[in-house]
Amino acid sequence: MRNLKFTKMQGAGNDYIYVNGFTTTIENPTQLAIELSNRNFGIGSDGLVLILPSDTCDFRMQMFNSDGSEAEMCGNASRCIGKYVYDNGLTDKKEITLETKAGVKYITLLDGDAKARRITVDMGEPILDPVLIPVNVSGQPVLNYPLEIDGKTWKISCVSMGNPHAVIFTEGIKDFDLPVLGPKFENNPIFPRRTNTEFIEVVDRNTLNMRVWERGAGETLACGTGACAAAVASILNNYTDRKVVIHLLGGDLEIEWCESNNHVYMTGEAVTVFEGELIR
Ligand SMILES: N[C@@H](CCC[C@H](N)C(=O)O)C(=O)O
Repeated sequence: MRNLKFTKMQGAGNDYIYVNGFTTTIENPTQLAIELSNRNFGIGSDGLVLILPSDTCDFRMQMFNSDGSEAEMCGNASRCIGKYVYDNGLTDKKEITLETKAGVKYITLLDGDAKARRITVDMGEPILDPVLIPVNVSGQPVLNYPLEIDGKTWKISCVSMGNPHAVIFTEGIKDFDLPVLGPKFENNPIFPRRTNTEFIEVVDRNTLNMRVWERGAGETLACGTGACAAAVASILNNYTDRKVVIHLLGGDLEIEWCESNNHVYMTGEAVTVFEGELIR
Protein backbone atom coordinates (compact mmCIF):
# COMPACT_ATOMS: atom_id res chain seq x y z
CA MET A 1 0.00 0.00 0.00
CA ARG A 2 1.11 3.58 -0.66
CA ASN A 3 1.52 6.26 2.01
CA LEU A 4 -1.79 7.47 3.34
CA LYS A 5 -2.67 11.09 4.09
CA PHE A 6 -5.31 11.46 6.77
CA THR A 7 -6.89 13.98 9.12
CA LYS A 8 -7.93 13.17 12.66
CA MET A 9 -11.05 15.09 13.70
CA GLN A 10 -13.42 15.01 16.62
CA GLY A 11 -16.93 16.13 17.43
CA ALA A 12 -17.66 16.20 21.17
CA GLY A 13 -14.74 13.80 21.55
CA ASN A 14 -16.11 11.23 19.07
CA ASP A 15 -12.92 10.90 17.03
CA TYR A 16 -12.49 9.50 13.54
CA ILE A 17 -9.76 9.29 10.92
CA TYR A 18 -10.88 11.12 7.76
CA VAL A 19 -9.53 10.25 4.32
CA ASN A 20 -10.08 12.33 1.20
CA GLY A 21 -11.56 9.83 -1.24
CA PHE A 22 -11.20 12.32 -4.13
CA THR A 23 -7.44 11.81 -4.08
CA THR A 24 -7.01 8.45 -2.32
CA THR A 25 -8.59 5.08 -3.04
CA ILE A 26 -8.96 2.72 -0.11
CA GLU A 27 -9.19 -0.88 -1.23
CA ASN A 28 -10.18 -2.52 2.05
CA PRO A 29 -11.74 0.09 4.36
CA THR A 30 -12.91 -2.54 6.85
CA GLN A 31 -9.38 -3.80 7.40
CA LEU A 32 -7.97 -0.26 7.46
CA ALA A 33 -10.55 0.88 10.03
CA ILE A 34 -9.56 -1.97 12.35
CA GLU A 35 -5.82 -1.30 11.95
CA LEU A 36 -5.85 2.49 12.20
CA SER A 37 -8.43 2.76 14.98
CA ASN A 38 -6.30 0.71 17.36
CA ARG A 39 -5.20 3.09 20.12
CA ASN A 40 -1.95 1.21 20.81
CA PHE A 41 -0.80 -0.03 17.43
CA GLY A 42 -2.59 2.40 15.08
CA ILE A 43 -3.47 6.09 15.01
CA GLY A 44 -6.29 5.63 17.51
CA SER A 45 -9.92 6.49 16.78
CA ASP A 46 -13.53 5.39 17.01
CA GLY A 47 -13.39 4.50 13.30
CA LEU A 48 -12.65 5.57 9.75
CA VAL A 49 -14.58 8.02 7.55
CA LEU A 50 -14.20 8.32 3.78
CA ILE A 51 -15.17 11.59 2.05
CA LEU A 52 -16.19 10.65 -1.47
CA PRO A 53 -17.63 12.15 -4.66
CA SER A 54 -21.40 11.77 -5.09
CA ASP A 55 -23.62 11.66 -8.18
CA THR A 56 -26.52 13.29 -6.35
CA CYS A 57 -25.07 15.42 -3.54
CA ASP A 58 -22.07 17.65 -2.90
CA PHE A 59 -20.27 14.79 -1.12
CA ARG A 60 -20.79 11.20 0.03
CA MET A 61 -19.82 9.71 3.39
CA GLN A 62 -18.79 6.14 4.09
CA MET A 63 -18.25 5.38 7.76
CA PHE A 64 -16.62 2.36 9.42
CA ASN A 65 -16.62 1.62 13.14
CA SER A 66 -13.38 0.61 14.89
CA ASP A 67 -14.39 -3.07 14.55
CA GLY A 68 -14.53 -2.58 10.76
CA SER A 69 -18.33 -2.74 10.46
CA GLU A 70 -19.91 -0.16 8.18
CA ALA A 71 -22.58 2.09 9.69
CA GLU A 72 -25.45 3.68 7.81
CA MET A 73 -24.99 7.08 9.42
CA CYS A 74 -22.78 9.08 11.77
CA GLY A 75 -23.89 12.42 13.17
CA ASN A 76 -20.56 13.63 14.54
CA ALA A 77 -18.77 12.64 11.32
CA SER A 78 -21.33 14.60 9.25
CA ARG A 79 -20.39 17.76 11.13
CA CYS A 80 -16.67 17.04 10.76
CA ILE A 81 -17.09 16.43 7.02
CA GLY A 82 -18.75 19.86 6.76
CA LYS A 83 -15.67 21.38 8.38
CA TYR A 84 -13.20 19.28 6.36
CA VAL A 85 -14.60 20.08 2.92
CA TYR A 86 -14.92 23.79 3.71
CA ASP A 87 -11.55 24.24 5.42
CA ASN A 88 -9.73 22.26 2.71
CA GLY A 89 -11.32 24.21 -0.13
CA LEU A 90 -13.31 21.27 -1.57
CA THR A 91 -16.29 23.62 -1.49
CA ASP A 92 -16.99 27.26 -0.71
CA LYS A 93 -20.61 26.49 0.15
CA LYS A 94 -21.84 26.88 3.71
CA GLU A 95 -24.88 24.71 2.99
CA ILE A 96 -23.72 21.29 1.91
CA THR A 97 -25.59 18.14 0.92
CA LEU A 98 -24.19 14.81 2.05
CA GLU A 99 -25.14 11.40 0.67
CA THR A 100 -25.13 8.67 3.32
CA LYS A 101 -26.41 5.11 3.51
CA ALA A 102 -29.29 6.61 5.54
CA GLY A 103 -30.28 9.16 2.91
CA VAL A 104 -29.30 12.77 2.24
CA LYS A 105 -28.24 14.97 5.18
CA TYR A 106 -28.06 18.76 5.05
CA ILE A 107 -25.07 20.43 6.71
CA THR A 108 -25.02 24.13 7.60
CA LEU A 109 -21.81 25.86 8.66
CA LEU A 110 -22.75 28.52 11.20
CA ASP A 111 -19.47 30.43 11.54
CA GLY A 112 -18.70 33.51 9.54
CA ASP A 113 -14.92 33.18 9.68
CA ALA A 114 -12.34 31.34 7.61
CA LYS A 115 -12.55 28.01 9.41
CA ALA A 116 -15.78 26.22 10.23
CA ARG A 117 -16.36 25.16 13.82
CA ARG A 118 -20.03 25.29 14.83
CA ILE A 119 -22.16 23.21 12.52
CA THR A 120 -25.80 22.12 12.28
CA VAL A 121 -26.92 18.96 10.51
CA ASP A 122 -30.50 18.32 9.43
CA MET A 123 -30.58 14.64 10.33
CA GLY A 124 -34.00 14.03 8.77
CA GLU A 125 -36.93 12.23 10.35
CA PRO A 126 -36.50 9.68 13.13
CA ILE A 127 -37.76 6.17 12.36
CA LEU A 128 -39.97 4.58 14.99
CA ASP A 129 -41.25 1.55 13.08
CA PRO A 130 -39.71 -1.55 14.76
CA VAL A 131 -39.44 -3.30 11.40
CA LEU A 132 -37.29 -0.52 10.00
CA ILE A 133 -35.16 0.10 13.11
CA PRO A 134 -34.83 -3.04 13.18
CA VAL A 135 -35.90 -4.57 16.47
CA ASN A 136 -37.57 -7.96 16.85
CA VAL A 137 -40.61 -6.66 18.70
CA SER A 138 -43.83 -6.60 16.76
CA GLY A 139 -46.41 -3.84 16.67
CA GLN A 140 -46.29 -0.23 17.77
CA PRO A 141 -43.22 1.98 18.30
CA VAL A 142 -41.02 0.43 20.97
CA LEU A 143 -41.24 2.80 23.93
CA ASN A 144 -40.15 1.60 27.36
CA TYR A 145 -40.09 -2.03 26.30
CA PRO A 146 -38.97 -4.26 29.20
CA LEU A 147 -35.75 -6.06 28.35
CA GLU A 148 -34.24 -8.34 30.95
CA ILE A 149 -30.46 -8.31 31.18
CA ASP A 150 -28.51 -9.87 34.07
CA GLY A 151 -31.66 -10.25 36.15
CA LYS A 152 -32.59 -6.56 35.83
CA THR A 153 -35.42 -5.18 33.71
CA TRP A 154 -34.34 -2.25 31.55
CA LYS A 155 -36.94 -0.17 29.72
CA ILE A 156 -35.69 0.46 26.22
CA SER A 157 -37.04 2.97 23.70
CA CYS A 158 -35.95 2.19 20.14
CA VAL A 159 -35.33 4.93 17.60
CA SER A 160 -33.50 4.74 14.29
CA MET A 161 -31.71 7.77 12.88
CA GLY A 162 -30.80 5.59 9.91
CA ASN A 163 -28.81 3.46 12.38
CA PRO A 164 -30.34 1.62 15.34
CA HIS A 165 -30.50 3.01 18.88
CA ALA A 166 -31.90 1.69 22.15
CA VAL A 167 -32.42 4.53 24.64
CA ILE A 168 -32.66 3.85 28.37
CA PHE A 169 -33.78 6.44 30.93
CA THR A 170 -32.21 5.70 34.25
CA GLU A 171 -30.18 7.17 37.11
CA GLY A 172 -26.61 6.86 38.28
CA ILE A 173 -25.14 6.49 34.79
CA LYS A 174 -21.68 7.63 35.80
CA ASP A 175 -21.31 4.46 37.89
CA PHE A 176 -22.37 2.04 35.12
CA ASP A 177 -19.75 -0.49 34.00
CA LEU A 178 -20.39 0.00 30.29
CA PRO A 179 -17.74 -2.43 28.98
CA VAL A 180 -19.62 -5.18 30.86
CA LEU A 181 -23.17 -3.93 30.26
CA GLY A 182 -22.90 -2.47 26.76
CA PRO A 183 -22.19 -5.68 24.80
CA LYS A 184 -25.21 -7.36 26.39
CA PHE A 185 -27.45 -4.78 24.72
CA GLU A 186 -25.42 -4.49 21.53
CA ASN A 187 -25.56 -8.22 20.82
CA ASN A 188 -28.99 -9.02 22.26
CA PRO A 189 -31.03 -11.21 19.87
CA ILE A 190 -33.86 -8.67 19.79
CA PHE A 191 -31.53 -6.49 17.64
CA PRO A 192 -30.84 -8.44 14.43
CA ARG A 193 -28.29 -5.85 13.25
CA ARG A 194 -26.96 -5.13 16.78
CA THR A 195 -27.64 -1.75 18.38
CA ASN A 196 -26.14 1.41 19.78
CA THR A 197 -27.29 1.95 23.38
CA GLU A 198 -27.77 5.29 25.14
CA PHE A 199 -27.98 5.59 28.93
CA ILE A 200 -29.80 8.83 29.76
CA GLU A 201 -30.46 10.87 32.87
CA VAL A 202 -33.10 13.56 32.64
CA VAL A 203 -31.80 16.74 34.29
CA ASP A 204 -34.70 19.06 33.44
CA ARG A 205 -37.08 19.75 30.53
CA ASN A 206 -34.24 21.01 28.35
CA THR A 207 -31.24 19.02 29.55
CA LEU A 208 -30.10 15.41 29.44
CA ASN A 209 -26.93 13.61 30.54
CA MET A 210 -25.83 10.74 28.33
CA ARG A 211 -23.34 7.91 28.11
CA VAL A 212 -23.26 5.72 25.05
CA TRP A 213 -22.16 2.23 24.11
CA GLU A 214 -21.73 2.26 20.33
CA ARG A 215 -22.30 -0.67 18.05
CA GLY A 216 -18.92 -1.67 16.66
CA ALA A 217 -16.90 0.77 18.77
CA GLY A 218 -17.68 0.35 22.48
CA GLU A 219 -18.01 3.32 24.80
CA THR A 220 -17.31 6.59 22.98
CA LEU A 221 -17.24 10.14 24.33
CA ALA A 222 -20.24 11.10 22.19
CA CYS A 223 -22.60 9.86 19.51
CA GLY A 224 -24.51 12.34 17.33
CA THR A 225 -27.16 9.95 16.06
CA GLY A 226 -27.44 8.62 19.61
CA ALA A 227 -28.02 12.12 20.97
CA CYS A 228 -30.76 12.64 18.37
CA ALA A 229 -32.37 9.28 19.25
CA ALA A 230 -32.19 10.15 22.96
CA ALA A 231 -33.86 13.52 22.39
CA VAL A 232 -36.65 11.93 20.33
CA ALA A 233 -37.25 9.23 22.96
CA SER A 234 -37.31 11.77 25.78
CA ILE A 235 -39.78 13.98 23.90
CA LEU A 236 -42.02 10.99 23.14
CA ASN A 237 -41.93 10.11 26.85
CA ASN A 238 -42.75 13.75 27.69
CA TYR A 239 -39.58 14.07 29.76
CA THR A 240 -38.38 17.12 27.83
CA ASP A 241 -39.45 19.86 25.44
CA ARG A 242 -38.47 19.73 21.77
CA LYS A 243 -35.12 21.52 22.25
CA VAL A 244 -32.52 19.93 24.49
CA VAL A 245 -28.87 20.24 25.37
CA ILE A 246 -27.24 16.87 25.88
CA HIS A 247 -24.16 16.65 28.07
CA LEU A 248 -21.91 13.85 26.85
CA LEU A 249 -18.53 12.75 28.21
CA GLY A 250 -16.77 14.70 25.44
CA GLY A 251 -18.92 17.83 25.24
CA ASP A 252 -22.39 19.12 24.52
CA LEU A 253 -24.75 18.67 21.59
CA GLU A 254 -27.87 20.73 20.97
CA ILE A 255 -30.77 18.79 19.52
CA GLU A 256 -34.10 20.06 18.26
CA TRP A 257 -36.94 17.86 16.98
CA CYS A 258 -38.93 20.29 14.89
CA GLU A 259 -42.71 19.93 15.11
CA SER A 260 -43.49 21.44 11.71
CA ASN A 261 -41.41 19.10 9.51
CA ASN A 262 -40.60 16.22 11.90
CA HIS A 263 -36.86 16.66 11.22
CA VAL A 264 -34.19 16.40 13.92
CA TYR A 265 -31.48 19.10 13.93
CA MET A 266 -28.16 18.54 15.65
CA THR A 267 -25.74 21.39 16.40
CA GLY A 268 -22.25 21.14 17.84
CA GLU A 269 -18.60 21.74 17.23
CA ALA A 270 -16.30 20.01 14.78
CA VAL A 271 -12.57 20.14 15.47
CA THR A 272 -9.44 19.13 13.55
CA VAL A 273 -7.03 17.39 15.91
CA PHE A 274 -4.10 16.84 13.54
CA GLU A 275 -3.15 15.92 10.00
CA GLY A 276 -0.70 13.18 9.18
CA GLU A 277 0.77 10.83 6.66
CA LEU A 278 1.07 7.15 7.37
CA ILE A 279 4.27 5.77 5.89
CA ARG A 280 3.66 2.17 4.76
N1 LIG B 1 -20.75 8.02 16.61
C1 LIG B 1 -21.63 8.08 15.53
C2 LIG B 1 -22.32 6.82 15.12
C3 LIG B 1 -21.34 5.83 14.54
C4 LIG B 1 -21.97 4.57 14.01
C5 LIG B 1 -22.54 3.68 15.06
N2 LIG B 1 -21.56 3.14 15.94
C6 LIG B 1 -23.32 2.55 14.37
O1 LIG B 1 -22.75 1.47 14.12
O2 LIG B 1 -24.49 2.75 14.07
C7 LIG B 1 -22.52 9.31 15.55
O3 LIG B 1 -22.00 10.38 15.92
O4 LIG B 1 -23.66 9.26 15.12
